[in-house]
Amino acid sequence: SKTPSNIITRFQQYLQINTAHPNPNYTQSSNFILSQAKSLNLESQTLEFVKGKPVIILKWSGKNQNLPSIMLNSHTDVVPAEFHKWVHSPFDAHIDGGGDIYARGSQDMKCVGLQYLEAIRRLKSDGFEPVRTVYVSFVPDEEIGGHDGAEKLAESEAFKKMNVGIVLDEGLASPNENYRIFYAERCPWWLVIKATGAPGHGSKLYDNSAMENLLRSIESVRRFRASQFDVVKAGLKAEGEVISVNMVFLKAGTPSPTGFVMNMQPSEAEAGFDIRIPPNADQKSLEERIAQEWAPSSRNMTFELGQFKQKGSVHDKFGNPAITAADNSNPWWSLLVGAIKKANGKVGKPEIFPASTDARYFRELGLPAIGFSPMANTPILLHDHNEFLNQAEYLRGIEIYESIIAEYASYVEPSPTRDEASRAEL
Ligand code: MET
Ligand SMILES: [Zn+2]
Ligand SMILES: [Zn+2]
Repeated sequence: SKTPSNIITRFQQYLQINTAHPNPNYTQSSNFILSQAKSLNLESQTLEFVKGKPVIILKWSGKNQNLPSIMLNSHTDVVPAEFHKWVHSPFDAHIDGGGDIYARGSQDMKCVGLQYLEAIRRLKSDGFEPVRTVYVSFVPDEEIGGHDGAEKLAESEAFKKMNVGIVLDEGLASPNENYRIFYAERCPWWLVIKATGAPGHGSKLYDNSAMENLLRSIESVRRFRASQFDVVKAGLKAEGEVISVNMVFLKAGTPSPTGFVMNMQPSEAEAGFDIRIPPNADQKSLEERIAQEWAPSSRNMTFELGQFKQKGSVHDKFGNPAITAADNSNPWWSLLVGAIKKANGKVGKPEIFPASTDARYFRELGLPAIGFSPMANTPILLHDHNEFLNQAEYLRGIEIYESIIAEYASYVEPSPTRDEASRAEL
């Protein structure tokens, strides 16, 4: 089981399990993960905070149970794929002549989940014994908000008992040779704006139709979007440092058996936007902008901020979301960078993750959480057609995690210097 071909076969097996929304096959993914745990001699626990949504926790016990543990997190679900638009079917995990493995989840993030396990397999066969306990968590539903997965785990008694001191979660592929490391992420808002207006004959020009009301809002959103995008285009800020707004659906019209009624102006129209807000942005003023400019009641508009507002977990505090220190003040940061370099990997500047991950639920507890997926020299294809990861890059990532897990699991806080100790006494 040490040869690359077995390693790649196991990766393919995991990728071939269709865990795409809206009907992820969590039974099959759980069975697969539990069988891997068994072959690795890891303790396992399956938590079902919500029926049919298994959170799997694997445990590699450390010699010192008093030290805070390490949690290596990944999500088991993937976003849907349009099968006929892929060159290789998204759940075949086909490997082409150049070693590229095509599959939904190859980058986001089944690679990471299994790389953790392969790294542990190697460390175990090398006789490595962890000082700190290492947990490997596999959570459901990240792609639909994580409410029945990581959010419930973070709130649970079971998690408290794990005494976690550091969480690793997903990052992004890097098109160049530098691995990317993320210390924070943007906060997601899923906004739906709705316009109502007088219906009327398709030929009539009049003010305040639902469509006109909605279009004026869309124009306003687009101006804001352009202003943010310009800052990125000018090279003044990174993608994760501005507010992104993208329209993701439009819903309007009076349906007919052949499509839509063409000579009626409808009385309702809706648009949906994916918005991502950097940690230091003023959430309050954005909500005011939405209420005053994008969905003003004076133009018969209403808006909803979706599941995040209702669940109250991320959005309605109006505080700045928690971030993890990305410098030497955080030993986990230095250890990670050091471990990657030790394994001959290169590291880019600390970044804000432009999308969102389950790491936010752990950061909100005050825990350090770092986003990292070891994929260098790889185009960024998450949520895209033809998502792939090269097998050599996958194997390289296992070496990187071997180095990281070895450093993390061996880390014992240095005893204070005499100076520090005396200062503590004062
Ligand atoms: C908004 S919940 C997170 C889902 C997914 N990871 C995304 O960033 O879109
Ligand atoms: Zn994703
Ligand atoms: Zn992901």
